[in-house]
Amino acid sequence: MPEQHTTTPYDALLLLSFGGPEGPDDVVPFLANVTRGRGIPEERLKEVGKHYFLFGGVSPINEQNRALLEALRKDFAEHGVDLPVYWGNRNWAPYLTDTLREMAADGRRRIAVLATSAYASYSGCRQYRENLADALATLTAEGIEPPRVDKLRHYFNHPGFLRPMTESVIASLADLPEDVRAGAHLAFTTHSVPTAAADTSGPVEDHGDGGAYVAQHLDAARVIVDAVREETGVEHPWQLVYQSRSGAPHIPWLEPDICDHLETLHAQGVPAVVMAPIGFVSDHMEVLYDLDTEATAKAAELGLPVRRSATVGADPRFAAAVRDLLLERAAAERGESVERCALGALGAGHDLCPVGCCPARAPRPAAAGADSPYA
Ligand SMILES: CC1=C(CCC(=O)O)c2cc3nc(cc4[nH]c(cc5[nH]c(cc1n2)c(C)c5CCC(=O)O)c(CCC(=O)O)c4C)C(CCC(=O)O)=C3C
Ligand SMILES: [Fe+2]
Repeated sequence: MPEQHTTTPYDALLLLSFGGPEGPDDVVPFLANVTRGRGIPEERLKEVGKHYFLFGGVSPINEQNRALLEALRKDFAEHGVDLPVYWGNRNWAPYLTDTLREMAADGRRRIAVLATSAYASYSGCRQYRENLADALATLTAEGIEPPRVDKLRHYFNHPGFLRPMTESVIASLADLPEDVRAGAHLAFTTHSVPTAAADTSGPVEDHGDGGAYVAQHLDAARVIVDAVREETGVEHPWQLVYQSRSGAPHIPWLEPDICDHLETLHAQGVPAVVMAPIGFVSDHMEVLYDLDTEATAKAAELGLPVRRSATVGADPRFAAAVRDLLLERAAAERGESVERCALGALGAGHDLCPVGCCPARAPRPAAAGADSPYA
């Protein structure tokens, strides 16, 4: 008999992601979606899109999500989890609203949502909750009874997220020339955000000093550093640094940028660097362009050996972690006591975002939180 796991009360899992262009003609409409409501002229969008055009107008993110969907379905099938898995995006097809409409038509009434962002932040958490609220409002306006949506907790400290990244950091170190390996620095990178957004990330009690966003990344980095030391016997100096800054130059964003950091390390005589993009679930354009293209060119110019470690992508251990989070939440919703799997010092985060968590600059309805207008 295969193991059987009840997912009650859930009747579906929704993979909720950012979306990306899949050809040159998609780039400007995709960027218009991303920057919707801000009236950015087409000329500027073409400029912003130049990273995408360098790669034939194709972002890797959709292919990564298709691979993750396949890994999730395989994992569920192998572990007696009988739950359909759907996919919807904020900025490109398959659009979230279309997917939720399809799910409602399929009779799905109670949906667990996995967002492809592991950490707290407006962009990575509340904005997805706003997208869910917008989609539910559209369904309601169409006379469709909106399903209930529950967002699974942040997984930055889940072993199924951290273990594959730890192994890829060790593999990147091993790939460096032997004479520079022991002295290599680890540069953990994540998406920069405005410092104002970082400071208000997470629950209100975590606000200030980079908020939950920075605290969660530091916690994840420490787990990886400790495991690398245990497994290689070498204490590698490390720092959390940032990448992919956008926005107006007078608005402060989290710093230092990875390229400036590489210059600083080189000036200090550091012999090599492993760049570990812990802020990203898969190889987004930010990883391919900002790290593999721009930062790698900067390192070559400096004569500094660098390696970029892998993201988790569709690693089966990550798929298993999603199953764990799903079954954990289902049990919690049934009122059962649950054991919550988490590494690091912060422990498992909340199921339901409290009021004031990762606030928007202009308040808008957000689903799947204590301030949700939906059930
Ligand atoms: C924290 C964070 C994540 C991680 C959490 C998560 O994964 O959700 C993330 C993910 C992503 N960001 C992405 C792309 C973009 N982000 C932009 C703009 C912005 N991101 C921001 C933050 C984040 N972003 C912010 C504060 C802005 C400026 C304001 C705004 O515009 O909201 C812009 C506009 C142009 C520009 O300003 O450069 C683009 C095109 C893609 C797709 C990549 C691909 O195609 O592979 C992904 C996964
Ligand atoms: Fe972004």
